[in-house]
Amino acid sequence: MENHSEDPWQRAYDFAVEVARKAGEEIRKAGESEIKVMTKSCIVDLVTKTDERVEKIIIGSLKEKFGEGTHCFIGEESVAKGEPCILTDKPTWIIDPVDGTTNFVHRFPFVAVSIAFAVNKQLEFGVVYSCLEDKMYKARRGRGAFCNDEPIQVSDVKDIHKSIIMSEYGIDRSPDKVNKIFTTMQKILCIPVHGLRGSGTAATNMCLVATGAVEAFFEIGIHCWDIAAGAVIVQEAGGILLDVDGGPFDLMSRRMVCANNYIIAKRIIKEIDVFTARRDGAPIPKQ
Ligand SMILES: O=P(O)(O)O[C@H]1[C@H](O)[C@@H](O)[C@H](O)[C@H](O)[C@@H]1O
Ligand SMILES: [Mg+2]
Repeated sequence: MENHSEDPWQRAYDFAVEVARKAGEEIRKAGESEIKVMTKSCIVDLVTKTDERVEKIIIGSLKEKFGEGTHCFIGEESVAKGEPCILTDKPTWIIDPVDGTTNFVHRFPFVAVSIAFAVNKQLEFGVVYSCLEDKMYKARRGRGAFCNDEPIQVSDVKDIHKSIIMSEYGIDRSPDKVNKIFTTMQKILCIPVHGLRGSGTAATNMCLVATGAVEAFFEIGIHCWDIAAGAVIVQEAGGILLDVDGGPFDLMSRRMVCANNYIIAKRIIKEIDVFTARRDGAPIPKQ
C-alpha cells in the first residue's frame, strides 16, 4: 500500500504525467485540422482555441482528482483572462497548456505541455511533454530527471567555446528591447560558441539543457508557466538556474539562465544586456 504521509506527492506526479500525455494527444489531433488564430497582448502574442481548451482539460482533470479548493492553479490562459498569477505557500499547479503556440500555429515541430507543482513556493516536480516528438520529460525534487523513463544528465562541457547556447526573441518588439536581445546574441555568438539555437518553446529548450544536447538557455520575458516544470528537470539532471544578472533564480521574475554548470552560466551572464520585464503577478498599470 502507498504511504502518502512519507511520500505525499508521488500520486500527483504520476497523475501529472498522465494528464500531460492526454493534453499532448489533444494538441496533436487539433494540429491536423484548421487552426484559428487569435491574439492577446499584441499582434505577435498568439493564442488558439486549443490553448484554451487544453488548459481547461488539464485544470479540470486536476480539480476532479485532487478536489476543488485544496490546490491552487496558475495557468497561462486563465491568467490571460484575468485570473491572478500569485504564487502562495499552498499546493499550486503551474501550467502552460501549449508552450510554443507560434510553433503550433505554423506547424513548426516543437510544441510542449508544461505542468509543474509547487508547495511552500518550492517546486516539487515538473513534467514537460514535447508532444510532436512524443518525448515525456519529467523530474521530481531529489529523484532525478527522465526522458521517456530513461535518466537524463546535463553535458559536462566547461569550455564555453565548445558549447551550444539557446535563447528566444520573445514577443516584445520595441526596438530598444530587440536591440538588446540582438546585441546579447551577437556577443555570445562571437565569444565564439559552437552555435546559437532556439526551438520556440522555453520548456523544450530547458529539456535540451537537461539532456546535454546544449549547454545553456537564457531568456528575459518568459513567464513562470514557461519555465517552472523545466526548472525542476534541469536541476534534477544536474544543471543550475540563475537570474540573468548572476543573482539567485526567482521563478516570478521573468528572467532566467539555466545551464549545465556555473562556469558556462557565468560566462554567458557576462554578455547579457539585461532589461526589465514586469514581474509575474505585479499589477498591470492602467493605460
Ligand atoms: O506563449 P508560449 O506559451 O508559446 O511561450 C513562449 C515561449 O516559451 C518563449 O520562450 C518565447 O520566447 C515566446 O515568448 C513564447 O510566447
Ligand atoms: Mg509558454
